[in-house]
Amino acid sequence: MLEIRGLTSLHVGPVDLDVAAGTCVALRGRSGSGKSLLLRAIADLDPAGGSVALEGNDRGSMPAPDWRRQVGYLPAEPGWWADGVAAHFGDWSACREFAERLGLDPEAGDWSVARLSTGERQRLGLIRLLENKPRCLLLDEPTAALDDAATETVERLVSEHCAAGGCCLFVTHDSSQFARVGARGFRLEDGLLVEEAAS
Ligand SMILES: Nc1ncnc2c1ncn2[C@@H]1O[C@H](COP(=O)(O)OP(=O)(O)OP(=O)(O)O)[C@@H](O)[C@H]1O
Repeated sequence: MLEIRGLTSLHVGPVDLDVAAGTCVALRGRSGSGKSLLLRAIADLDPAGGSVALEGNDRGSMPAPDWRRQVGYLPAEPGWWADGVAAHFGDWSACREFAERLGLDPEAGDWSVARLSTGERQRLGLIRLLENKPRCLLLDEPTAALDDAATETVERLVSEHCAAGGCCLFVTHDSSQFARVGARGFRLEDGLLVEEAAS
């Protein structure tokens, strides 16, 4: 589904990786090993060499916003550009169900961004990503600020996404989560992927 060939970017690569439809790949590595840079290179957010294709469509063959909608990147600290929460969503009312599942107040759309806790920002960032219905999720420590219940829901949302034919790259520092979420697991070492034992 996602085919990465000879991907090179700042401090990363060359990386070759196939992520099959329905599969979540877990990724870990020491702080500063390049995990975020790898996800950003796949998402076409930084200049990169090599090729990345989704379902046979090379990213060079489509406008960058289309690629980024289909290959959706969730940074460890999602960015905000407006004062109100709802302004960051196409249709907040359509996101209320996700909000409730993730333990957020469904009225959070009416809130200001300034009042959000770190965990609220993280969950709202994920909902914002899912609203675009990406085929591939690139999640950078998506549960680092979450409690156990919200973490479990995030993991369930990822498995539902994969069961529906999508795929995911999931960065985590948590060893048990690494084993839980990934059908395959890799360690990033000096910018290169090293496959670890399957969970
Ligand atoms: N724009 C940049 N210019 C120069 N170096 C950078 C730039 N962005 C990141 N780096 C460096 O690249 C290295 C990898 O960064 P990256 O954010 O990918 O690490 P990471 O593996 O995600 O770490 P962590 O687990 O701490 O989030 C770091 O040493 C970082 O300082």
